[in-house]
Amino acid sequence: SSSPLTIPGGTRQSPINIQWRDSVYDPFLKPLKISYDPTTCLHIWNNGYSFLVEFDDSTDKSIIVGGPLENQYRLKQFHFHWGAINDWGSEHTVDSKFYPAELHLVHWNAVDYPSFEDAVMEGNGLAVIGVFLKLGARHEGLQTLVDALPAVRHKDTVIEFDEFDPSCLIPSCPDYWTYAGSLTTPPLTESVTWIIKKKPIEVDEDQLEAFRTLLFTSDGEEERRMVDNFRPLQPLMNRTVRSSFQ
Ligand SMILES: NS(=O)(=O)c1ccc(C(=O)NCc2cccc(F)c2F)cc1
Ligand SMILES: [Zn+2]
Repeated sequence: SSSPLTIPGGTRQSPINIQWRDSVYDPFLKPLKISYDPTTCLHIWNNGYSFLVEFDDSTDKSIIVGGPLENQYRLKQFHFHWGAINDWGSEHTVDSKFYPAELHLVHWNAVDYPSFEDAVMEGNGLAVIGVFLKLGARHEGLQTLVDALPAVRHKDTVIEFDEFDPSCLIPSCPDYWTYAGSLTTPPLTESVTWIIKKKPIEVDEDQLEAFRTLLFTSDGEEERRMVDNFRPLQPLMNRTVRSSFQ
């Protein structure tokens, strides 16, 4: 489309709708292996777009390997996208269905590239695990994050956050879809291997409402609630979504 949110000449933009029946089972896809070290967790900050939990990515202590990936990727941060109400909020959709929120765990290829900033510019530079959040039971692992959110209510606020293992936010079901895509916020670089978990995690209404108490704005500015921080769906173009399951 000609909207400014599509970069000129972009052929692999994200997010996309995942049409379940059009995805192609690939028997050569491996199980995704996730090994995170909770001591690499650094802090939570509100960057004016989402809230991010950042990790020390100076070593290979927190990595993913396998799945569609050629080598291992280092965890740098995770963040969420959500809506003002539960009817929408996720970036990806499944058969045109929105979830109320979506978690992104962002990893970079430290085997081939010297820094995250370099990897962001390369076609195989990043791997992002996407996990859908659906309304249901309270998620105890998420609650430790939710309890910290009042401290990062305003843009550019940060608090120390340690000993958190984000694998508690990833469903144990191994099934995923994967496709070649991009960052969903500027610079929208086409450097992401997306790994979208088929099964959502359940969170309760209070936990989703806690996300919606965050602000896009800095302290002292007129308050604007941080909601609907998801990018519109992008054209699939000449891409196939593969599934790890039949
Ligand atoms: N929603 S998502 O998972 O697709 C996504 C993941 C990471 C980033 C990011 O790191 N942006 C900052 C950024 C961008 C380019 C270069 C950088 F060094 C950098 F920090 C943006 C979007
Ligand atoms: Zn994201």
